[in-house]
Amino acid sequence: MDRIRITGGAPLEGSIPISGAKNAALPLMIASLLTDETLTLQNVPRLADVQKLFHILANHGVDTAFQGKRTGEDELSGQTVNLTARAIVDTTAPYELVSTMRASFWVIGPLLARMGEARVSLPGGCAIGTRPVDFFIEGLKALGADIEIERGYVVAQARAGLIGNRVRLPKPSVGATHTLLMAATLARGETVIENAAREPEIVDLADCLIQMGAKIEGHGTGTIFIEGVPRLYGARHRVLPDRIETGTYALATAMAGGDVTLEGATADHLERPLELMRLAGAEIDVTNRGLRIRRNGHGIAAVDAETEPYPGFPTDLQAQFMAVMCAGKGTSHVTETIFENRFMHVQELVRLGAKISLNGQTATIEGVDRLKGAPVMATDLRASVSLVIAGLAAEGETEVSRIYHLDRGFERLEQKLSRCGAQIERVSG
Ligand SMILES: CC(=O)N[C@H]1[C@@H](OP(=O)(O)OP(=O)(O)OC[C@H]2O[C@@H](n3ccc(=O)[nH]c3=O)[C@H](O)[C@@H]2O)O[C@H](CO)[C@@H](O)[C@@H]1O
Ligand SMILES: C=C(OP(=O)(O)O)C(=O)O
Repeated sequence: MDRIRITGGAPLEGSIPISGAKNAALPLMIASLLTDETLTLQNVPRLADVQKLFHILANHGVDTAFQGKRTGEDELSGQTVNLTARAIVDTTAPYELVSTMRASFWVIGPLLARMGEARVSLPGGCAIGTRPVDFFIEGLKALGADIEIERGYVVAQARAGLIGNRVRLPKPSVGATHTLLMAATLARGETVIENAAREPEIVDLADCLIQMGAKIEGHGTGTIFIEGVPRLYGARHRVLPDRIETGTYALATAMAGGDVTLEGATADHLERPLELMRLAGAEIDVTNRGLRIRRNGHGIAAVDAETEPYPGFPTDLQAQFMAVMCAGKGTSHVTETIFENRFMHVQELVRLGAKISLNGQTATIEGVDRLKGAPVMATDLRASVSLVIAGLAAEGETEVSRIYHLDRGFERLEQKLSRCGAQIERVSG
């Protein structure tokens, strides 16, 4: 199995192109199920999760055609994909497929809206928490669907079509908001989603749906209004830059030191993380090429962080931030409020010499002068990259195993970091 080997100590100097956002590309691809016309998506990242979703969508009848080159020199820029669901050939999303990627559960919204039925496997838990789907089920029921759980499948029916309604989410769930938003575009009458997620990826999906003919207002706020329409059409949409990838490389630069421009990145969606990085001692400037991050000559200050729904500090940057705090001067606290088990990286960071103690949902980190390289194991996507960040500053060699987690969400990570001077390579066997 492939591993990532890093020899720590080299500062990062240069530029890194930021890819299209995984967590926007996935719901946008799923939105192709809502129309029999072609949805063209640009800037789609080359990631394992994207690849898996192409496969899952093909099972429902979505034809995928790539425009232009798929490999070669162009590999650091995103791909353009035409997705066409002329006919839905299967409304079942089987366990074998849904269990490999949680976001594939979201097909339940468009399938139900367009076909009046869907049979989608329950996704099950994952390394970061139990991740139930009760909000989806209650929300779709409010839109008129009959829902039963049968042998591990959510079996949903709305033969006469979905009917708009007022739905209040108990928490601003990203996945439930994406799913209900897609479902409501084809429902009869008005749907109001209250306590909706406000993440930029929701706004990106809503913008694309509007181009497809949907009537949506309020996206990006806690209340989204959707006036159902009889049908949606083809459209062309560019996936927004990945704010989590941006935050990750910004934190990598803060950790390793140096001067890196994140090309195509935007500061707009990273207000809170950038504020904390500045407090930690990174200099951050918005330039016409993207975001420039520098840390030269002075150490990392210890700073506290608590995860929150957008616009708060994202849980998807928690592990990376903690890795940086391992080298901070003094004590910091990192509190996770979104997922109950998102601290799997702690014991691996400790293997690199970090001093971290856990008390409930809060980690207390005593910064150390030097981390020391060691073999470590990736446990989930963002945990894996936190180990890479720690490895960049650790003395000697760090080897990260189980990097299939990393490949789910970071496009060409070794290339992007090594072109900035990091000593990092992928080794097989
Ligand atoms: C592919 C994608 O975009 N994944 C992101 C998405 O995941 P995802 O959409 O799965 O996360 P949610 O926003 O739904 O989860 C937020 C919280 O709500 C809970 N919940 C959610 C739905 C439900 O029916 N019942 C319930 O209790 C979850 O367990 C969690 O505690 O948002 C998370 C929170 O920003 C990110 O970490 C993930 O990277
Ligand atoms: C948790 C993540 O993804 P998923 O929701 O697909 O598990 C993530 O992107 O960090």
